[in-house]
Parts: sequence; C-alpha cells; structure tokens
Amino acid sequence: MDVKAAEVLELSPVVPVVALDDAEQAVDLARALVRGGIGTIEVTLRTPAGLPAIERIAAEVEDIVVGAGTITEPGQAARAAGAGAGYLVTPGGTDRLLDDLDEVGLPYLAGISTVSEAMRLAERGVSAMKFFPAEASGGVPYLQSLSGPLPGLRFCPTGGIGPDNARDYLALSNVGCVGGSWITPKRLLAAGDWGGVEALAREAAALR
Ligand SMILES: O=C(O)C(=O)C[C@H](O)[C@H](O)COP(=O)(O)O
Repeated sequence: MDVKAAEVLELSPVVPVVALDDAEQAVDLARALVRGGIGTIEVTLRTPAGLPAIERIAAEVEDIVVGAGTITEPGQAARAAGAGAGYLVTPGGTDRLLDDLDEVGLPYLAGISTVSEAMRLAERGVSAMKFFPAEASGGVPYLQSLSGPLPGLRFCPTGGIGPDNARDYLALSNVGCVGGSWITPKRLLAAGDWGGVEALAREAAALR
C-alpha cells in the first residue's frame, strides 16, 4: 500500500510502536492489530529483529501499512525501504538525516520538539510531523500552543501517551494520530497473547 506523508496521519488514530525481539512474532502481531481494527504498525529499528520483522509484515500481511521507526542515521531509511516499509519515522532530524530521507523518497514523520524544529521542517515543505517526546516536551498544552502561529502543521505526538491521555491529544485540531507502545506491551508479546493485543487494539481504534 502506498501512502503520502500527510496520509500517514490518517492511517489510524493510534499508531502502535513496537520494538520486537523476535521477527517470528511479527506476522501474528500485525494480524492481531488488523483484527482489532488498526491499519498500521511502526516497527522500530531498535532491535536487530526490526528489519526482518518489517520484511515479513510487508510480504505476508494485507490491510496493514508497516512503517519503520527509530530511524536515526543515514542509510537506515534505504534499508527500511528495501525491506518493504511504507513510511519512516524518526525521533528527531539532523540536516544530514533529513536529506537522506528525502533522497529515499518514502513518506516520513520526522520528530520535532521545539517551535524552531517544526519551522525548519516546514521550510523543507513538510507539513506532517511527529512530536516527540510528547509528554516530556509539554504535552497537550504545548501542541495546542503551536496551532496559533503554525496553523498549517499537523502532528503525531508520541512518548508517554496511553489510554488515559490519548483522547486529549486526539481532540486537538492539529493532531492527526498518536503513537505509542501501550497496545503492544512486552508482557503480551512475551506470552504470545495475540488475543490480548487484539483487545488493546480494538480499544485504541475506538478512541476517535
Ligand atoms: O524512536 C522512535 O522513533 C519512536 O518512535 C519513539 C516512540 O514513538 C516512543 O518511544 C514511544 O513511546 P512510549 O509509547 O512512551 O513507549
């Protein structure tokens, strides 16, 4: 499935973020999310299982767009694209990294946590971005403050978001989706509890 950058924000109200230890779990996990009504998953490159997990999901699971997360260095974007990622996510952006993302050509959500970082991305023609780490950087009031001076920008906040505060973010006019690891907790992954993941996905899908 092909997506454009701004469309990444529309894939799902909640983007599950996962660091997998075992790529063998990727397909079962993605299918559980789909059954729960979630149309995307961000598999981070924090673990060696990340790239092979992306490859497996892209090849074997329909109805889900798999993104590659924690892109922090030039070169990773091309490898994620080669594995079949539909979009890329970074926690922040240096000029070198952003140039690399532009070269690869996949839609991306680059992380910002200051007004100037958001403006620098906007200067590059990017209007959809990630706000990270959301809670630690000022949370809902901070994002709300950005909507006045930067009305053309939309955000996917992640970091410290869960079932208790996701709705507050999703209610903001400049928020398209929220990201977080709460839908795929380590204890459910360790137990292979796909029914548990499906239930959390269903609750998350109903948040908006
Ligand atoms: O490294 C990246 O590119 C990321 O995507 C960061 C993650 O979105 C957050 O680390 C999720 O934060 P929690 O939901 O608080 O666990």
